[in-house]
Formats: sequence, structure tokens, C-alpha cells
Amino acid sequence: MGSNAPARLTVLSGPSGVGKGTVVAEVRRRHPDVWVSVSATTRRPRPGEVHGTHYHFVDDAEFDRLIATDGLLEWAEYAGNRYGTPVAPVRERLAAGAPALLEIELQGARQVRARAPEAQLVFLAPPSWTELQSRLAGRGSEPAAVQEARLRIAQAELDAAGEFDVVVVNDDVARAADELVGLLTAPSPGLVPGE
Ligand SMILES: Nc1ncnc2c1ncn2[C@@H]1O[C@H](COP(=O)(O)OP(=O)(O)OP(=O)(O)O)[C@@H](O)[C@H]1O
Ligand SMILES: Nc1nc2c(ncn2[C@@H]2O[C@H](COP(=O)(O)O)[C@@H](O)[C@H]2O)c(=O)[nH]1
Repeated sequence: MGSNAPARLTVLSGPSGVGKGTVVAEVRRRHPDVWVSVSATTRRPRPGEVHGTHYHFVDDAEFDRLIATDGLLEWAEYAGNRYGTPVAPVRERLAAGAPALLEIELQGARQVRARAPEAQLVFLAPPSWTELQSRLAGRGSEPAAVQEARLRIAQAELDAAGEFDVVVVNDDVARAADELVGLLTAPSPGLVPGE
């Protein structure tokens, strides 16, 4: 990615199980300097998830405090838990002229669009509905009822794909990662949110 990369806020969104985390991990494997925001969440950690790396795992009181102190660029309730982007690291990153990537759901993407219109919004789409179902089930990280809740939300998220600047189909992780790298390095005006 290199130090000449433009400062741009990019949001990657898309339904649960489409492969956002997988594609971002592939981008970071190739370009370890790509900076990805670490969200706060009230969700409990999955096996293997590390506090401060995958998420800042917080309780409801701490999440309330983050909201009350304007500590979040955006936040949303999703399938019974709250998720939000700590604003300070994103601001610092963009102010230093370095790009930032957020991996968030639809409500949060809409908030970023309202607050930082220059941000680039990328929607990661599944090749088909049945493939999305099978990826979510195959991951096996949620019980069936939670998978069903996530798939109900996914229908509405797929309907909103037209709100995004670019749609990337995750038919193949390497190909989708190529496309995302291209978008992350494309020139843009750059923006410091909230200023
Ligand atoms: N292109 C692909 N082809 C086949 N399987 C894939 C592909 N991309 C991701 N997967 C698999 O799909 C499952 C879901 O991927 P992942 O956890 O990255 O999704 P996600 O969009 O980040 O989900 P969530 O929003 O719930 O965190 C994983 O088991 C992953 O290995
Ligand atoms: N609005 C936000 N959504 C976020 C954030 N961090 C993650 N997410 C999204 O939540 C769902 C569920 O995530 P999971 O880890 O429980 O599978 C998924 O779409 C994430 O992209 C955030 O800070 N804000």
C-alpha cells in the first residue's frame, strides 16, 4: 500500500456471513499496513476472538458511556447487540494523511455517509442467497436461531446495496481482495470526520 496512499475513509459493509472479515484479512495479509478500525461491541467474544484485536468487548454501561461522550463515529444495534466505531483513532489516522477502513453493518454505513459524505461506501455481496446461507451456517459461530435472525437482516441489507458507491461480489476471496485493494488505493479528497 505504501506511504503515498491517499487519506480516505472507506466503509466495507454487507450481510453477515458474506465474507467481509475474510476479504479484509486477505487484504491485510498482502498489505499489512492497511489500517482497520477495531469496533466496540457488547457481543460476547467467539472462541479465538481477542479483546483489542477483533473487538473491544465492552459491557452495556461502557457502551452507554461511549455514546454519551461522543466517542463513537457511528453505532448500531444489530441482532441483539450493539456495535460502534471509536471515533478518535479514525480521526487521528485521517488527520495524519493515512487511509482508514471500517467493517460495519448497514445502519452504521448510513451514519458514516451522513457524517462524512466523502467516505467511500463499498458493499460486499454474495454470489447468491443460497451461498450466503451456506457460508453463515458453515462458519458455525452462531446457533440456528441467531443465524436466522442475521439472514432476516441480510434481506434488507441486500435491498440497500444500491445506496453504496461500489458493489464487490465475493465469489472468490482473492479476486474480491484485489478489487478492494484497488478501491483503497484510488485517489480521493480525504476527510476528517466530525471536523
Ligand atoms: N469467497 C468465499 N468463498 C467461500 N467461502 C467464503 C468466501 N468468503 C468467505 N467465506 C467463508 O464464509 C464464512 C463467513 O465469512 P466471514 O466470517 O468473513 O463473514 P463476515 O461477512 O465477516 O460475517 P459477519 O458480518 O457475521 O462478521 C467463513 O466461514 C468464510 O471462510
Ligand atoms: N454499525 C457497526 N457495525 C459493526 C461494527 N463492527 C462490526 N459491525 C458489524 O456487525 C455485524 C455483526 O458482526 P459480528 O462480528 O457479530 O458477526 C457485522 O455486519 C459487522 O460488520 C461497528 O463498529 N459498527
